[in-house]
Amino acid sequence: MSSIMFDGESGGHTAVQDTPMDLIESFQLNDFLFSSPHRTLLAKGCLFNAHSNRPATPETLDEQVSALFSRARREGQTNPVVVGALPFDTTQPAHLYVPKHWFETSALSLEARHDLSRTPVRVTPTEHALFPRPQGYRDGVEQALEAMRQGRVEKIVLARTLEMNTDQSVDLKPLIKRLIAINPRGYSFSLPMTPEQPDSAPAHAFIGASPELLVRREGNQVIVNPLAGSIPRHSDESEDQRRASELAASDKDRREHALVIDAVIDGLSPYCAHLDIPDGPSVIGTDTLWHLSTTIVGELKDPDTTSLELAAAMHPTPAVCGHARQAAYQAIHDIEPFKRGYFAGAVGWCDSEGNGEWSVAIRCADVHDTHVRLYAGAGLVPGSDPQKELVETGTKLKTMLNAMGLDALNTL
Ligand SMILES: C=C(O[C@@H]1C=C(C(=O)O)C=C[C@H]1O)C(=O)O
Repeated sequence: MSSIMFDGESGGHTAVQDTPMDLIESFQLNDFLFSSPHRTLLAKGCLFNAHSNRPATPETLDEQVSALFSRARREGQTNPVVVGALPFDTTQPAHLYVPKHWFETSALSLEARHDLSRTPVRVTPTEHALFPRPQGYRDGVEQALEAMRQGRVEKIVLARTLEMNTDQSVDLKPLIKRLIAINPRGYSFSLPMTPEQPDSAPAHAFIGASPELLVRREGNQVIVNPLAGSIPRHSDESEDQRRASELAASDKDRREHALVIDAVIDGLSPYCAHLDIPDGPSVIGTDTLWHLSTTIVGELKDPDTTSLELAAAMHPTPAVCGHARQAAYQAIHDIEPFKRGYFAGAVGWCDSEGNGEWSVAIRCADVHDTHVRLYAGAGLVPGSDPQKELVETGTKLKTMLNAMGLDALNTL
């Protein structure tokens, strides 16, 4: 894109007149792109990595980010930003870095998304496999339900993966464009795992289109939008509407949702002077599912609280882990046969004033050259049905598969 200009050696924030489409068009393999319903943010290059092996807890992250910002200022940046991801397992370090240059502008319009949806994407799997296999996942659900019957835990979010090898290195640019285009309410991201590498290196990124906002901080205002409770959509419009109504009335899904809302309120309350909490959830749609959704708005007590601190204080919510947290963590560790990494973590950015946006890292994939791993999980509470949870996770995988043009790949 011709209009993006870098402001000298030290880099930092560049106020741009560019349209969201200009930013998206200038995306290159090792850039961070975050496109939300509120803004578009593009970060290029890597001034330095956090390179930490400390756990991703609110306290350590707060210290790390202050140190990153001080160093960036010493190196001449006036309004640095930190971008990256929190892992699901907070005993592991976060992946955070200060980019050389960053640009932000408004959200992409619906018309522009429509144009973008025609972007051709070519991902050709040479082989693919579900891990665990469908029966293995159903068995895992039974194991989780048994732990709940024994009263050890009230909710467990159990995930599975789809692994594939492709005939050539995945091209991230058309893929992120399609994700943005077909998920207008989503938080679409491409986060480079090795942002210091030249763009000629093979793709190594965490990419997705999450419908779920962990937290947005704008000045003193804090906005969260937890989702929990889901039903697959249907191509027939009246059946689709019937399903939305079924979800709104489902006792099982409302219980699942309420656990998340209570935990989010507990996490936010110490930081907020007051919280606006709606009486009950509403139903929102993604390209493939209906979800129960609640938007909560709060007012910060201390304007120094950063978006990253708020994200870390709530993460992982019962939407991706379960309740009680420690028992759910343990059950996930015992039952899931793979490491989640940044899946079910959080992806986003935080500027030096503390503003920022962090999405829950779901409907996503690790891409490493010709290898792709997609993830999807589902919340289980007493009364959950293993086959329905298999179908729900299969439908969740479709967000990435649709963007890759692989809708026909069987996920069951
Ligand atoms: C865990 C995922 O999604 C989460 C689980 C949901 C559910 O169980 O109803 C709904 C939205 C997300 O909070 C996922 O998409 O992988």
